[in-house]
Amino acid sequence: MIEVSHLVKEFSNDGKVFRAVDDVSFQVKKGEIYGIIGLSGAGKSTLVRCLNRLEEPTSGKIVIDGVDMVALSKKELLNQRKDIGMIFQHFNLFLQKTVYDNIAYPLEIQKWPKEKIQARVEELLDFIDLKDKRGVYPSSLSGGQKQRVAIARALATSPKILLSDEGTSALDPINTRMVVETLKKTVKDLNTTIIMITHQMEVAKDICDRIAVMENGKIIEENTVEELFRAPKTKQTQKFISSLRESDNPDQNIDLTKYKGRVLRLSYDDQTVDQPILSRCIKDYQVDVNLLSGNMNRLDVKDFGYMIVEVLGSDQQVDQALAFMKEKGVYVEVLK
Ligand SMILES: Nc1ncnc2c1ncn2[C@@H]1O[C@H](COP(=O)(O)OP(=O)(O)OP(=O)(O)O)[C@@H](O)[C@H]1O
Repeated sequence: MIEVSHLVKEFSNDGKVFRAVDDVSFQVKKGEIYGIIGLSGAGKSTLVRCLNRLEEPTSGKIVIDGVDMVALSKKELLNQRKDIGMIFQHFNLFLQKTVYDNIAYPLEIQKWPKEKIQARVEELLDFIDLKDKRGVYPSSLSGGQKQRVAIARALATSPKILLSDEGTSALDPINTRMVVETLKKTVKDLNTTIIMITHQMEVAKDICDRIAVMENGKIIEENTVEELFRAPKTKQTQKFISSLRESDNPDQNIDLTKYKGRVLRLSYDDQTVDQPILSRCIKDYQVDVNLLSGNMNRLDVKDFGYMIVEVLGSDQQVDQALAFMKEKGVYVEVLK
């Protein structure tokens, strides 16, 4: 339902042209949660802001439910924008308006009658579970509560798409969880499509169906969340994901010089997770295996995880064990 093809966004500064989004194409299905990750400056925000034309694309196509967004006049765009809600890292609530008035605002702009606005705001307060906060000002809310109000405001006009630019990044883990649950409910109950930028690996793993990795304005890799984390294809993604892993799992900073054997990082998915692959290696190739670190992730539909192991034996035995693991579908990285 969202089709982006050959999207380019250039900025001109002092006569120099800078390409922030460079020939990007992707598609997102209805009800899907599509994540965008990448280093700072990769072009993620610019790409997302082009989708609702907060940034005017330089060239390329954005088609949402058959509507060519780039071809819309300013007036048509205003009408179309009610189909695309957006939330931001720092919430962007009106601080002088109450929770109620913040949520009512987009409906007032759309000139809804007062009674209809009231009914809709009450419905949304119920949806974000903040009915008792209707009369308070944002300053007395927690970060998570502020973001849930921002979500309610973004959902007021029943958009088909919700864009989130680091919507959980400024929150502590408990508030992050509550906002993630609200986003999940948005997809489940309202069948909204979500495109979200995040640098939080736990959030991406928990909520996204597919993820695109951006670098220098391009999507360099795109995959389902479990495949991307299990077996990243490009060097840049491997590096990026392992930097995220390290910040999430400090126990992974293993001192490789301490180990005599070959140190491997084994990533497995729900096809390989239940197989006795390591014990077969020990039995068939007479290697010893030390478990150094590990982590298991459980998604709604799939399990995947990794183990860091030291494998001891002759070069030939270790090579054979390694080949066997690969043959069985385990993704093997040799760390040492
Ligand atoms: N209005 C602008 N004028 C000139 N350059 C811009 C403008 N907006 C963004 N850029 C540049 O475009 C590049 C991509 O910026 P963008 O904010 O999209 O990256 P990002 O991946 O979202 O980064 P971050 O994670 O830090 O927000 C950056 O080099 C940025 O400096």
